[in-house]
Amino acid sequence: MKAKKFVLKQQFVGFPKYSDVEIMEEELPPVTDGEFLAEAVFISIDPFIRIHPQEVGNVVMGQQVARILESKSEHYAVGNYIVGFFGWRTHTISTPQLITPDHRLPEYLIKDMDDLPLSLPLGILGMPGNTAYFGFLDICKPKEGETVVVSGAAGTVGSHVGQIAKIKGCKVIGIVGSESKGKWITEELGFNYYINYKNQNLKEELIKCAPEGIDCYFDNIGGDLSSTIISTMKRFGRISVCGFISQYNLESGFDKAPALQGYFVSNCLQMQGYSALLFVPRWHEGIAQNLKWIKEKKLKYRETIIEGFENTFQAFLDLLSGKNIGKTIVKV
Ligand SMILES: NC(=O)C1=CN([C@@H]2O[C@H](COP(=O)(O)OP(=O)(O)OC[C@H]3O[C@@H](n4cnc5c(N)ncnc54)[C@H](OP(=O)(O)O)[C@@H]3O)[C@@H](O)[C@H]2O)C=CC1
Ligand SMILES: CCCCC/C=C/C=O
Repeated sequence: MKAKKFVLKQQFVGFPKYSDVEIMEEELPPVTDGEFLAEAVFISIDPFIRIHPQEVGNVVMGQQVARILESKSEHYAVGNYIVGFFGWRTHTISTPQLITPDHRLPEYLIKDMDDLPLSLPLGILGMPGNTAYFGFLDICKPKEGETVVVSGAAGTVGSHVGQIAKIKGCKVIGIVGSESKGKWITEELGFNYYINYKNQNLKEELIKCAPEGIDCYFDNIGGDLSSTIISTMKRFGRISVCGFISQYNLESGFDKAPALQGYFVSNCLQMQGYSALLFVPRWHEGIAQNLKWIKEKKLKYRETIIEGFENTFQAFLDLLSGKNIGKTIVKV
């Protein structure tokens, strides 16, 4: 069996380039006792791939949904589907990870999907879904009637957080980079307002949409946009720092604190960052709740599906350019 894989040729510096990666072929050895061979069906494209440490020469990291083609493991049968942290590769020989170490994302067989798409365990029913569920509820602790701002609001995590905020009875303002994204989150997902940060004055619009001030800010974006939002927060506001994608392609690094200490002191704000890995012990609780909301039609999702393994890197570039709506997936 020959596998194709994207190998990191050099570290990403600035906006990633085609010359940073190379597609290679690898002849896989026979499957031995305890192992299985899996074929990628969907590959997940995520912003963390840009900033998480990776070694040159390794397969580019990432999750996939794969089908078991051959198995010498009692835990995994041929035809089963698995969520695996196998990277950008078409075929993988692996061993079951029944206990996932805390430094990587869980690997598990997919069950109870009914007629839902098998790509969802990479999005709303997987890592991004749990990032939204735990990162918003545990850190922002939203209360009914409060005002919530979500940046990156038409992305995988942001579109999900806004809908949870609506389920919890909050007023929700989504920050987006296009009119079509804004229409989607307000007309279809039920956000109360959208602000297009590319062609509107963010501060003025925030004051119009939320003259009462903001209680919770779910931050996917960072940078100046977040500084403006934080400066309009109310006393005892809570900020969940999920990501800072606006800074990921900077060549200068990202270790400066914004000069917002005055707002933190005068408004007694709380800000907490986290990684989805923090919630690995509660992983299936998050998936079960998100699945329940989907079945109750309280939670909607959208996917940007790119066909063909060879287009995986282009899908990554498109995500970093904000061309995606909802979850970006490569259909192998
Ligand atoms: N802490 C954790 O464990 C996790 C963190 N994350 C982080 O959450 C964030 C969202 O992830 P996810 O939803 O999967 O990503 P998506 O790619 O689905 O969405 C990201 C959105 O960010 C917006 N965006 C991109 N660049 C910029 C920019 N320069 N300025 C403002 N907006 C921008 C894009 O929309 P637009 O057109 O509106 O600009 C895009 O829709 C990322 O920062 C990611 O790293 C994700 C998963 C886990
Ligand atoms: C390597 C696993 C990363 C898990 C989630 C972190 C996402 C940050 O954007």
